[in-house]
Amino acid sequence: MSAPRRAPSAPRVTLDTPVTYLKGVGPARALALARLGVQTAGDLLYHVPHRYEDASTVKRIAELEPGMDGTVIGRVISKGVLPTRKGLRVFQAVVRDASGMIEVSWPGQPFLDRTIEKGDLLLLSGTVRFFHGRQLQPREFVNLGAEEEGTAGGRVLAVYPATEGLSFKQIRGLVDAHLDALLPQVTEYLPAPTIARAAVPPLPDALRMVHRPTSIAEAMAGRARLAFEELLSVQILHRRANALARESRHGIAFQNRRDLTTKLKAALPFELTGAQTRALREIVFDMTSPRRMHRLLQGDVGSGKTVVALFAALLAMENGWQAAVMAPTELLAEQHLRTFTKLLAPLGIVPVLVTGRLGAKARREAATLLAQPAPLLVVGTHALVQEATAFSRLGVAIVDEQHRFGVEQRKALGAKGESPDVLLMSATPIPRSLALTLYGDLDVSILDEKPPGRQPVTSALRPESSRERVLQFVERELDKGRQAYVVYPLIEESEKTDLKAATVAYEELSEGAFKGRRVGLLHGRMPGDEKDAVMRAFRDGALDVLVATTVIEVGIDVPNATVMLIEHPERFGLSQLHQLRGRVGRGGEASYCILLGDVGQEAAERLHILVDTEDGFEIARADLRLRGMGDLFGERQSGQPTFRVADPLRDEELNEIARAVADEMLGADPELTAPEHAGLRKALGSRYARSLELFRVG
Ligand SMILES: Nc1ncnc2c1ncn2[C@@H]1O[C@H](COP(=O)(O)OP(=O)(O)OP(=O)(O)O)[C@@H](O)[C@H]1O
Repeated sequence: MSAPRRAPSAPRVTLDTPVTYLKGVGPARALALARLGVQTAGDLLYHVPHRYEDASTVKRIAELEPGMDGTVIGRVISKGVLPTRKGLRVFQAVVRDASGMIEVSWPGQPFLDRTIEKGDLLLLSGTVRFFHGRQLQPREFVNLGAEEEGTAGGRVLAVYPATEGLSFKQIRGLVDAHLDALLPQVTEYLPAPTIARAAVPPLPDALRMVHRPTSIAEAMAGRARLAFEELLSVQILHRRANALARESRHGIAFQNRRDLTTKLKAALPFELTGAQTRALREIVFDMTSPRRMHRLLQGDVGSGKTVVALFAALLAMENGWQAAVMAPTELLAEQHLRTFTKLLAPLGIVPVLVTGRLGAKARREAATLLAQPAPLLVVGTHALVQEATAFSRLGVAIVDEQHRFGVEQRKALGAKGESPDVLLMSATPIPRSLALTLYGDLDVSILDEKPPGRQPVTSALRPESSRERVLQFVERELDKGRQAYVVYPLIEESEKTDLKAATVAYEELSEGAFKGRRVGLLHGRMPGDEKDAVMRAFRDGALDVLVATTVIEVGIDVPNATVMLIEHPERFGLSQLHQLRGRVGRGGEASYCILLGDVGQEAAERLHILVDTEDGFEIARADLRLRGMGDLFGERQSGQPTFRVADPLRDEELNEIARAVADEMLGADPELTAPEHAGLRKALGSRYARSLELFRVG
């Protein structure tokens, strides 16, 4: 497509031209573009297609047979929304190409009726099944709009990330209209040896390749270049931020007095694992240095993070400072309080609880304690960061399940007192290389070893036909006085349907298989304190079975629970399943994780990764490979850096090269002031500095 003809007086579009000056971009579209991070014409070049459809492999509609998987292009000749007997609404269309027509069906997506019009040309990929004739259920589709037939055939179709109010087609139109004018203005800014080392094409070529590829391979080569540049920038910015932070991050230099910590070690009913000892050594090193600690402690489920946190707290306290441990829920805060109270009893230390539930009097008492300049261990929820909670001498701030807090809350706790040391903890293990890329300004400690004597959890995937036997098995465990979890997935789109599934299951189970047992129900729509009450009842043994729709509190510790029964396991991510499984096998008893349901072959293969290993790091790695980063944490994390093109795990090799290049570059030219780095310096400032804010944690 050629550039639009311009009137002689029309200003030339440059890389810096705001999108609002582009033809066809009104205020609404400009807003939509801004949501995509596109503010200038140059940004548009960096708005890269997220996938490609190879239109040269398109089949003719007449060729499609039930059971076949394929891609077709057809025009919508009729459409409508139909209800089904199950109450689900289905959007259906009939599409036609020169060879024939086929019915296309999108169950549960009636809203498509608003975006797909009669006469639109659709590119559809999916599986054909037989339902009153051939029917295609698209896995993916692209609406090519009222385009001429044939324009999409025989070439690679770039599909752009779209947003509300701006379809991929409109974006493609914009890019197409300006690409020819903009590309000649782009110059390579990376040093030639760097490009050669990464084996990627130069920038102008790469941009052409991603927007107008002639083959999928070419598109991938162009993409690799942009991913590399992104990874390199992130590495450089991290290193710079680290270097600056190290210089400026003055903290408290605690002394390793070996007073309270030694007493705790002697009083512990167990020996620390090798991994715990290593992590502690790293923490003690940080805390005794005059530099402020900024460390992430990553532990696999049940690897014993809590006790490591306690040592850090005691180190601050034996130096006369206060320590705070912040947990994401009241329940977890209470759990920590109980653990700490028990472990610290021999030392004569009584920890204090600060949560939103405290009555006015208890709050005042806590506030008085906090205001005294005496050593103190405070455990709480985000109530800890509220203004009213004034620490007189906060020495170390520990944040459990750190990804469940927003950046602001994490920062706020770290901002209490005069630069306390900060320890963040996470139970979603990710590979070290990825952790370093994601959390560049944090040091990372890893607990990859379970305490000895833990019984492995026996895991199994069982088909529907075994339901009866599985339930009998659970029954036998309950007979032994143990407890069981039964978990249902939560689908965002239809919380209602979900709720029904769990409520129905709850009624069925409490009337049927578990009649006479005490069964509790927990779902996402319950108010927080009701949820806590149910969890408490289960923890205290007042319930035998807990039926839950939504995630059971990550981190909950009920050693008497020995069965985790998961329904529709295919709807969970592997890391999530691993977390759920981690809720059992916490006592000395043999424990079981049963995945129940008929799943497809692909899902079965995925689930077998979980059945076959208990190594959370291995599972996270597999999960990342299969589902990408966005899904790893179940929900999108606030403060997670978002890579536009790169995926640090899938692009591991490029990432390694980027790391090496960044090291060498900054080693030779720490401020990037050498002439050959001028272009890079400028690009970092304009293109990537904005995202740097996202990486900062404290
Ligand atoms: N070295 C050890 N030897 C034996 N038991 C230990 C050891 N360290 C911790 N534990 C015990 O292991 C259990 C799990 O510890 P903790 O709750 O800290 O795990 P976690 O890492 O927070 O796991 P999760 O994220 O699954 O909650 C606790 O009951 C704790 O007392």
